[in-house]
Amino acid sequence: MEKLTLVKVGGKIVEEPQSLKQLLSDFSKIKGYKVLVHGGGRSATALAAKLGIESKMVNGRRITDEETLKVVTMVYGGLVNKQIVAGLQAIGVNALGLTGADMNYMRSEKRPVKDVDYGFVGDVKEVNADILADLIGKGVVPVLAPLTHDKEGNLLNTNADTIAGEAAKALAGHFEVTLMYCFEKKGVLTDENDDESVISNLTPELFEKYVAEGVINGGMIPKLENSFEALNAGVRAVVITRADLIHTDGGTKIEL
Ligand SMILES: Nc1ncnc2c1ncn2[C@@H]1O[C@H](COP(=O)(O)OP(=O)(O)O)[C@@H](O)[C@H]1O
Ligand SMILES: CC(=O)N[C@@H](CCC(=O)OP(=O)(O)O)C(=O)O
Repeated sequence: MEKLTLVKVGGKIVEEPQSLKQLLSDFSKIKGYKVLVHGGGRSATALAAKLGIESKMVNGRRITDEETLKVVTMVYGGLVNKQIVAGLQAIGVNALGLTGADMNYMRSEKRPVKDVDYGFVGDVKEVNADILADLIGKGVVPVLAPLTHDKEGNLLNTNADTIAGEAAKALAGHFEVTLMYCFEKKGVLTDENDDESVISNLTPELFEKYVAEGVINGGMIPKLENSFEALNAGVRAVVITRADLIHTDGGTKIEL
């Protein structure tokens, strides 16, 4: 099987033009097949605020009402995705921006209301890996936005870490996949404020321990749950690292 690297970029990196430009340049230098997944939660929160729409997050997920869905569609499917595609084209990468609706590559269902009503948030149900693999085989580099659809005409907001995990799992049937979660910290840390406290190897047992101690919390929990799930589903390697370190062996290596 051929190698494929799937990079997810989120957090502050997407919001800051200089760090995004650097990431795109580093990404372009990855050898072999590649896919980029982007977030943009902070940009969506900023635009929503300008429009007088308050952002509410529960368990790292955005409560997405009708107006918020319009904002995230504009920001993720429009501004952020197209800026990244244009940035990659400028450095010779044949990028193609996609939401889950494009070529119906990722279908989801609106999350059922239990304790929390997340609104227009999608749980992924089906990934069309053949469509992605076909594009990738033709030399196209998919740039995946955190939007899916229900195939009944509705777009749904889906966390970018989940898009990355689901796409990686689906592509594991076609490629030897490495999943890299990039953000602004050096990896999973034992002290969130100390970039030198990187946990170099993280197993499910250590994860449970650190969650119980409060060392790992917030948005890092779903990121790691997605990581273990991806490894269990045949993804070859998962790394959580700082965006400027993707060509080093730094960061946190996730293990089973
Ligand atoms: N042990 C930890 N090490 C690093 N970050 C952690 C840790 N525990 C919680 N976090 C938080 O998780 C955040 C990353 O999750 P999230 O914001 O969902 O991802 P992203 O920045 O990729 O969108 C970090 O910015 C940090 O605040
Ligand atoms: C349902 C849900 O929470 N969707 C996320 C999608 C964007 C995202 O994940 O962006 P980052 O990777 O930059 O955090 C949101 O709207 O914030």
